[in-house]
Order: sequence, then C-alpha cells, then structure tokens
Amino acid sequence: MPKPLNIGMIGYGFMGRTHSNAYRKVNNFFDLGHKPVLKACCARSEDKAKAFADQWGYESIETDWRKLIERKDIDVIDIGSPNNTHFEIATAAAEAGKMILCEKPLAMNVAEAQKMVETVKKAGVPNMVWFNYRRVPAISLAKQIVDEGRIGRPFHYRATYLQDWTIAEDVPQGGAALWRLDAAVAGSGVTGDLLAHSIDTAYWLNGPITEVTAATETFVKERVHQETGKKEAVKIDDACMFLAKFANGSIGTFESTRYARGRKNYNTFELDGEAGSVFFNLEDPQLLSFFEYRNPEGQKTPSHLTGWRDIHVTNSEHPYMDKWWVPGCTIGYEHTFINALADFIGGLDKGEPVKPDFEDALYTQKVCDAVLESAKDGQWKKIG
Ligand SMILES: NC(=O)C1=CN([C@@H]2O[C@H](COP(=O)(O)OP(=O)(O)OC[C@H]3O[C@@H](n4cnc5c(N)ncnc54)[C@H](OP(=O)(O)O)[C@@H]3O)[C@@H](O)[C@H]2O)C=CC1
Ligand SMILES: O=C1CO[C@H](CO)[C@@H](O)[C@@H]1O
Repeated sequence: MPKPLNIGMIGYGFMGRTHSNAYRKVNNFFDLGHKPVLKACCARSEDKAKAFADQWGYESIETDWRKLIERKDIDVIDIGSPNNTHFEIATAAAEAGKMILCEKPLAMNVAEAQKMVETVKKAGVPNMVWFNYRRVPAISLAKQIVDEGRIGRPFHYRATYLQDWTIAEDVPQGGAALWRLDAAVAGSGVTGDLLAHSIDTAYWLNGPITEVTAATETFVKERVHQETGKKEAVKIDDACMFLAKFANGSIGTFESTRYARGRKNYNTFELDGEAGSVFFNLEDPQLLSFFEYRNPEGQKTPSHLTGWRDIHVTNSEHPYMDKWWVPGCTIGYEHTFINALADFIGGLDKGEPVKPDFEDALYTQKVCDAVLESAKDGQWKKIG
C-alpha cells in the first residue's frame, strides 16, 4: 500500500492543471511507494481556487501561500505560480521542512537561485524543478544514445525555441498569463521562459556551457499594462540569440523568439558529433532522428545504409514507454509531467535525489543571467 504524499499546489493555471493531472494519474501507470493526495490548492483568487479544487478534487483551498506552508498536513509544496513568487515561497517552504517541486525558471536571477539552493541544502529537503522536457521519451532516448557513445566527439549543439503569440502590438502586458511580458513578474522574456528549457536540455545532453555571447531584441517597445491601464515600456526580451562554448570543446547556437509567425511551441535541438547526430522537434514529440556514421564498437555504418532514421519512440524498450500503452501508441505533452513526477516519487521511495534539482536549475539561471548581461555589451561572458 503506497504511503500518502500530501500535496499543496500553488496556482490553478496552465501548470496547476498539468501538475494536478500528474498527481491524479501517476500511480495508475507507475508502481510507486507513495501516492499523492490532493490536500490543498492555493491562489489569491478564492473563487477560482475553489472552482479548481472542485474540478480536480483538492480537499481544501488556501488564499495565502504562507498558511499553506504552515499546515502540518502538507508534505510537498508545488510552486506553479509566476516567476517572481518562486524565491519567497521556496525558501519559506524549505525552512518549514517541506519537500519542494518548483516550476522553471527557478528564480528571477542568480542571487535568488543561489540562496534557494543554500536553503534547500541546509534544510535537507527533497527538491526538483519541473524541466519536464527531459521526460519526453525521445529526449531521454537522445540522452541514452549520447551516453552509449553513439555521438562520439561532439562538435555542434543547435537549439531553437520559437513561438508567435506576442506579435500583435495590442497584446497587453501584466495580469493573467500575460505576466510573461512584465519584467517585474517574469524576470526576463524568452531567455528565462523558453531558453531556460533549451539550456537545461543542452546541459543534460552535452554538459556545461563555459562562455556565452548574446543579442536580444524587444520588437514592441510599449504595451498597455493591465494593472495601470497605461502604455508602459516593455522591459523583457522578445527574442534572444546566443553563441555558446561547451566544456567538452563543442560550440552551440541557441535562438528563441515569440515572433516566429506560425511557430507555436517549436522546441528543437540537434547535436552533431564525429560518430553520429541526433535531432528532435517537440512538435513531433514521438520522433527522434538519428544519423549513425560509426557505432560505439568503431564499425562504420555501410555507406549504402547511412541516412537519417526517424525512430518512432513508442517501443517498450524506449525510456518510460513500458509504463504506457502497447508499442506504436504515442504519448504526449501531459505525460512528460507524469513521467517527471514518477521520477521524483521513485527517488523518494529509494531515498535518492532526483535531477534536475535546484542546483541544476541554478546552473541554468547562471547561463540565463550571463546571456542577458552579454546582450547589454556584446562581450563574451564566462559562466561563474
Ligand atoms: N515546465 C513548463 O513547461 C512550464 C512552466 N511554466 C512555469 O510555471 C509557472 C506558472 O506558469 P503558468 O501556469 O503558465 O501561469 P498562469 O498564469 O497560468 O497561472 C499562475 C497561477 O499562479 C497563481 N498565483 C499568482 N500569484 C500568486 C501568489 N502570490 N500566491 C498564490 N498564487 C498565485 C494565479 O492565481 P491568482 O492570480 O488567483 O493568485 C494562477 O493560478 C511559471 O513559473 C512558468 O514559467 C509555465 C508553463 C510551462
Ligand atoms: O514550456 C513552455 C511552453 O511555453 C510557455 C510559454 O508559452 C512556457 O512558459 C513554458 O515553459
């Protein structure tokens, strides 16, 4: 019989839904020693929190996250609220001895992220950051292919993360969902919102970045702010491109924008090495493209058989897939959160830490801050 794991979910928005869905389903598919119990959902709007709690089966609501943290019947604080709330909530939760699942980006800046890492370490509380794309089976398979030595010496890493939802000049800033355009709430634009994912994936697959040089652009300079009703300067980056040098000697390009007409959640990467290459596009999440030039035993693929192959990542031998449907049947976006939660609970069962944790997310924050610093003067910045 799994032990109860009492969840206090902060936020009923996009991530409130994906996480709640994961809590409800994870034990149906994974054999785990703990089972989430939806104890409380918390947000400032009482009506919306109540409606959300009724829809998803939370036992109670709170309208102040401090009260949620004080509660003795809560084991895990799940932070699914905007970026400017993560620091205060996470440090208070750690000091109260709660486990923490925090959304990305970990913090508004490195100073906050550093303090968050120190606080969870001192408190010794299990923690994880929802960089859910690591749990796309095709991306996990890319990691396996790298670890098996099928890429060989890496030369190039190429990441793009493109969307198009802020092109219209009359999209306001501030308020529900549009807080992403308000620097005071989001911290940064595409760098923290989208490239944080790309950096985390790159870190996992290709190791640490040592130096970056970047350019950013804000295409629409002023937008009406929903809270003041006035036009205010837009202080986030609408687009960001950076060059990176990796510790393993490879070089990388990263590009992100919310102005790529037609692109909705175009999150891609390619890693090119001496022995092979891999390519992934989140808009075709069940496919991993792999080119093999030489296998890890040193044998060259016969030239008449070389070519990019699209691996349909749905076999039970593929990462996570034995937990889902029969071979050939796909899974999608929501499952990445369920897979991530299963990893977290699996770690808890074994008493082992699970990645990516606050420390990994601090590293990503360091890259994001260095990128934004470099965009100011165009100079290369070392990752400290
Ligand atoms: N891993 C991933 O792929 C994704 C991660 N994210 C991250 O998740 C976080 C949330 O994003 P998203 O779900 O899209 O945001 P939404 O705007 O959809 O939802 C935010 C929620 O937070 C609540 N909230 C805001 N301020 C507070 C507060 N002070 N105390 C308690 N609740 C609060 C809001 O309710 P109310 O206003 O009533 O308080 C709302 O329910 C962000 O950090 C974002 O970067 C987002 C999308 C995907
Ligand atoms: O993965 C993601 C998809 O896009 C969202 C923005 O629209 C991001 O906030 C998020 O992290």
